[in-house]
Amino acid sequence: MYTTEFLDIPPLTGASGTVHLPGSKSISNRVLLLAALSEGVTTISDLLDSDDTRVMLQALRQLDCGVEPLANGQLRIQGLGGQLRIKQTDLFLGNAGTAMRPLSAALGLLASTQGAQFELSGVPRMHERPIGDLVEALRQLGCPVSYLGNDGFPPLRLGDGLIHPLMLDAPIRVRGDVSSQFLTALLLALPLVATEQDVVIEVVGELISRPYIDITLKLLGKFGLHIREEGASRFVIPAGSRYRSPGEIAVEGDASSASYFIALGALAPPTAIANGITIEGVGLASIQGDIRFVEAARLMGAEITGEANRLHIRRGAWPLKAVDLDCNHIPDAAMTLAVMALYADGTTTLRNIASWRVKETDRIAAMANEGRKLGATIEEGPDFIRITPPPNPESWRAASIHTYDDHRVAMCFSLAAFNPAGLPVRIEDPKCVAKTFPDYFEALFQVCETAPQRIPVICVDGPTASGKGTLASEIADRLGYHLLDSGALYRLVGLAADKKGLSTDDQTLKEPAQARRLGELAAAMNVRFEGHQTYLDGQDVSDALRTESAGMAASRVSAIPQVRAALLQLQHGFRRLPGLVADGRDMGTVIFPGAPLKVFLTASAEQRAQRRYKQLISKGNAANIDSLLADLVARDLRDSSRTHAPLKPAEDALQLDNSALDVEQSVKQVLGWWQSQSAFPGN
Ligand SMILES: O=C(O)C1=C[C@@H](OP(=O)(O)O)[C@@H](O)[C@H](O)C1
Ligand SMILES: C=C(OP(=O)(O)O)C(=O)O
Repeated sequence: MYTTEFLDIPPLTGASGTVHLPGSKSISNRVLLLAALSEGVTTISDLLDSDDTRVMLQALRQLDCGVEPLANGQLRIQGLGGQLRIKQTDLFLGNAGTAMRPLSAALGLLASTQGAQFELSGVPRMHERPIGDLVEALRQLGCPVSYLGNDGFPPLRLGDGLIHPLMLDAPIRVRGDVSSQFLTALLLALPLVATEQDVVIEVVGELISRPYIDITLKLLGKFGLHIREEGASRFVIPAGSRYRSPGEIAVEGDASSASYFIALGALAPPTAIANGITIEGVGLASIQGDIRFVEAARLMGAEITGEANRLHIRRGAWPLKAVDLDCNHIPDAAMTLAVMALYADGTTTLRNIASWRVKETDRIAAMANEGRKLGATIEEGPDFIRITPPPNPESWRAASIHTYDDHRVAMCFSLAAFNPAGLPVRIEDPKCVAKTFPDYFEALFQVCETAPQRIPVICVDGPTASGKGTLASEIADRLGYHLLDSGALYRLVGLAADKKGLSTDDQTLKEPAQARRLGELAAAMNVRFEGHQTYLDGQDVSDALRTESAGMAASRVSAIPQVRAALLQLQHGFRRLPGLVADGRDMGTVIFPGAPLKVFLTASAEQRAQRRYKQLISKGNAANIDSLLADLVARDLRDSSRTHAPLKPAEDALQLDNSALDVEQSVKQVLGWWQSQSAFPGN
């Protein structure tokens, strides 16, 4: 997951490949609650691991349900069988509607019938998301529920520690025009008390987001509960209802998360490798209503084929076709249509989406504000949004997208990086995707491509002990970029040769076949740098690299032309989305001469000797400051006067003398330079 302050996505030119989707949020949280209410054990596969499911799991743990992660990635839940073990606790439910609403209903009923008391709260936005219609329904039943903040909104207190008989004779009336989750909550909870008699729920007025009710009913079915539907608005929970664990249950991939990749397939040109996007984990047999996003994407021009659990998407009509659609049945995925509309041949109108205003943020306002920043003309109404794309490539703007702590705003606008003007897009606070799809951007970059010269590189060079390794890794961290420690590469070849049993002694290296083998080995190395750690084939080899023998082997293999050529390729290969910080000699002069920012870091020899001294002493090594200084001065002279790859700043490098700066100050300076030359200087 990207935890950076912002993520700059370079302009993208193509996409192809396969995406494995994480589990459905709606299914995961329903299954967790049903498993917790059931008797016995439920083993769940492919559960979503995200903020929304974590708060639900934490709540179940606090209620003393058994929650046991298994070695194979499954999760085992030991249900409560409807009997509370904990009678008083406070639960924090983040911004998860699928936790807050169903838990309010289930714990409201249990607190009343078993004499308990619970307080449910969430993030500040959760305290602005309505829950009044559900509270009304619970009060009709006789459950004591009080608002601890504003009327109609969480936080809530459920129960008062005393037993209250429930009023189950009359139908329980609930409104469904603000959120379908209120009805879902009652459907999931009322079987707890439908023991002696049928319990009837009547929906008053319109029911929005109806397909989510179907998910609820289907999952209730898997737990042995068959609800009778009488017309469109009457639901009967039969007397004698009892949750029965299915034993094992698997969670489908998330159909709302699929929408970003369906859109990607519809709007991205194919790559040299393949045509189109394949999505694994969710398909045409999905029980999630958002699978109907497929129909909407087809209307806009996407070519989509599919199987039960898989989808294939290719660009069809181009530009995409503008549409006028009622989106009440796909409220979450419809946001993705708003971004597809930026690539359409006219004005798109998405209607009947009033619920957008009371979700993670006011989504109609958010999509309108951020879409306008990109150059689109957008009209918004109480329950619709109308999008006219920028009239020509020149009218697109490089925008820093504010994401309002809304995962879907962040995911949607990443697709603006395919703009015809070739502009980057900045996504602020990218970690907000943690609500439902923590690795969204990683998944996106895996299937997207762009011309290498469009992927930004920051080069950092400087004399020994100037702190360039620390600076480079900090900058990479702050920007979410890859890191290349080029100085370590020759040592890695030495180490890799050692592991494979390939000799690097001077005599053997004279044989052409051995030189070729080492070249091939260097080309195939699987290397990753992370902070001060280096990984070879996924194994941390940082300590092994610092040994004397790795250093010796490095100096021998560095003379082999095949190794040098392979490493050049390897270094270029580090230029991957979304960007690279390259540390070491030659980076700005030879390897990435076109890099947009080159930093040459210096510090006085005295300062560098001091730093090295402190470093050695802190590790318990003996050190002498005078000899360290003499060594440094001699090494500077050798490094800058050698003919091959001498130590010298690239002509267009910015020099930073960090003698009087701490790491944070140096990082700030470099990030300041980066920001001022970025496409988003005002942000
Ligand atoms: O029941 C569910 O799992 C959901 C229902 C929908 O909410 P509304 O019914 O409030 O539209 C949807 O937006 C939400 O992401 C998940
Ligand atoms: C509306 C959403 O979430 P919640 O389940 O919190 O309502 C969403 O995921 O888009």
